[in-house]
Amino acid sequence: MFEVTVEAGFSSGHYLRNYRGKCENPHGHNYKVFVTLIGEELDEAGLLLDFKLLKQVMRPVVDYLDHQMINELEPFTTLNPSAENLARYFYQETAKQLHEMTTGRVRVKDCTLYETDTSFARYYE
Ligand SMILES: Nc1nc2c(c(=O)[nH]1)N=C([C@H](O)[C@H](O)COP(=O)(O)OP(=O)(O)OP(=O)(O)O)CN2
Ligand SMILES: [Zn+2]
Repeated sequence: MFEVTVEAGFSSGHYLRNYRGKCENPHGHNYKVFVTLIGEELDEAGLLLDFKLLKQVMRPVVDYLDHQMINELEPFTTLNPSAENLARYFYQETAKQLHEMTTGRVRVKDCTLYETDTSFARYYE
C-alpha cells in the first residue's frame, strides 16, 4: 500500500457557536491542512499521484477559505467551523475530485486540520 501527503496553509477567521469560552468570539488561525491519499497501484511514472495534482485539487478549497470569515461561507453558515468539521470538509471536497480523476485507483485516506501548532483534528471514513 502506498500513501502520499500534501500540506497546505490558509489564514482565516472563525468563531464557534454553542461554545462557552474565548473561542465563541471571532478570532483567527493560521490553519494547516494535510491530505493523505492511499492506493495499491502506482501509475506508469511510479507515482501514486503527482504531488502537483494533489496540490491543484486542494487549491480551490484552500482559496475558498483563505482570508475569509469562515462562518460566512457555506456550509459553515450553519455548520460550526470546528477543526473537526473543516477536516471533514477537506476530505469530502478532495475525495469527489480524486475519485473522478483516478477512476478509483487512489482514494483519500484522511485529512488532518491544524488550528494551532498543538491542536488538530483528523477525519477519515
Ligand atoms: N475539539 C475541538 N476543540 C476546540 C476547537 C475545535 O475546533 N475542536 N476549537 C477551539 C477554538 O477554535 C480555539 O481557537 C482553539 O483552541 P485552543 O487550542 O484552546 O487555542 P489556544 O492556542 O488559544 O490555546 P491555549 O492553550 O488556550 O493558549 C477550541 N477547542
Ligand atoms: Zn479558533
